Amino acid sequence: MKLPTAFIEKYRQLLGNETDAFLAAFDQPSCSGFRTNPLKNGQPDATLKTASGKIEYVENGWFGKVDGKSLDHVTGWVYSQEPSAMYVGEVVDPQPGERVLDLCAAPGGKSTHLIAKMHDEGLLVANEIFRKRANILAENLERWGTRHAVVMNESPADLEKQFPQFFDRILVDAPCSGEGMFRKEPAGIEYWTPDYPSECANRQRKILSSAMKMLKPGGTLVYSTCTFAPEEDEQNAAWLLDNYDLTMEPIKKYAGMDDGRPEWADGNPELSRAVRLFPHHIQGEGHFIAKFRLQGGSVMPVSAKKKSKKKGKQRANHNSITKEQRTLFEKFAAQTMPSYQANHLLTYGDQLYDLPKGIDEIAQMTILRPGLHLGTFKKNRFEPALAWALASQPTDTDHVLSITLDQWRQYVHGDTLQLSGEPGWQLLVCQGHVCGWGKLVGQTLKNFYPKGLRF
Ligand SMILES: C[S@@+](CC[C@H](N)C(=O)[O-])C[C@H]1O[C@@H](n2cnc3c(N)ncnc32)[C@H](O)[C@@H]1O
Repeated sequence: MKLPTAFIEKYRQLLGNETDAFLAAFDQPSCSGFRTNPLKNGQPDATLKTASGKIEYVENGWFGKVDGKSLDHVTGWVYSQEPSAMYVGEVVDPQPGERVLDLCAAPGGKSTHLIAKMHDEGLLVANEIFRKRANILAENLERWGTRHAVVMNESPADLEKQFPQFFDRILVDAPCSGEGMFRKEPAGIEYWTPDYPSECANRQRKILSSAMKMLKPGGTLVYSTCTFAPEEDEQNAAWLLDNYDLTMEPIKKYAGMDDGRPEWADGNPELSRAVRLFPHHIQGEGHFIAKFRLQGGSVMPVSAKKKSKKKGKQRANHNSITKEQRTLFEKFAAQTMPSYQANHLLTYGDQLYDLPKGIDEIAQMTILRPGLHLGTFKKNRFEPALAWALASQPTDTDHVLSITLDQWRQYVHGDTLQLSGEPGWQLLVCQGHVCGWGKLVGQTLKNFYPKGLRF
């Protein structure tokens, strides 16, 4: 791989006699991995069969590739993620019931990991500043099958006003110079200049200052990058320690993981508590992870704040569910999903969502996914959403139709299937994987797989 001369010289200065091994790693193939989804009701056997080994430091992590058109992927039983990036979720270590913020979340590798570790209990706010990327994040979380994740599309500066001292844990997986991604996406090298890491570091500090305003005293902040640049890594960790009442938490280091390098910043020995994953020491693309705890005792829980309306930015309008809508929904739920316990039903236009607990005042935020998307109100009827199917287990209803893998392929292609069963709405299950909704009329299963997702 052709790396910039200034890049090579910089790392020669920093790494000394390790430099040749470090540079040689850029000529090795990039490393792939995936995580299995503990929120689903089984193991993705077909994908697991192709795995080349277990990742020691990630509970559900494996080396190997995911087929993007496979049943396992399309129904959210696996998430493709580069192995060193998976250690971030393990370090955040969120617990069921906590309030967790993933501030720079798209496309959702860490968010899917965090909500799985939370057993889908509590509240995950997954935020992404760019709308297109936020849409992909919402899609990935829907496939993963979660009820307790909210997807937002805000800048960190706007979000901080909304959630003062609100979160138990915050992850800032920052936009960075991406030196650890050069192998996978060599086009990234084009952006690199000797000044680029410092420019990124400035932007990261702004994001971190917003994050700090949203962290509860006693809460933890994890800061991670996929770059090797000390300006963005140890030097930003040192900046956090200098400017906030933070201490660094030790991080368990598995074989092949390195300590942070205090001498690459201000020499503060605490910085060695951070972890570096270098591609010449571990099978992965490369990451830097540091974990901090905000000092201070416990505080009264704070509720999310109402924000004054902003000029010039269109905010989605949510409403309480009307009496007629509630009747339609309850009729559907009683017939098809009787065990479903809604938390806080609200509508965006004709779309029905179930908002998780802990985030009641959302009127002025740009929310793409206010919790679980339950369905759409049509004229005098309710149509359930794919997201609801993907967040359900086959045991949640008696209205289950089993389909074969061939029938599943026809289903995701948008075809009508010939099947027999009870008339009405049916949850479709293929090899144990809940894969969507269909409506049986006579022996014809009407296909409700969303048109935009068909393939
Ligand atoms: C390293 S990526 C996040 C990857 C993600 N956590 C995952 O695991 O899939 C950083 C994200 O930060 C977003 N970003 C870019 N500029 C930003 C800014 N000024 N403030 C907040 N986020 C920003 C990018 O769009 C990108 O999605």
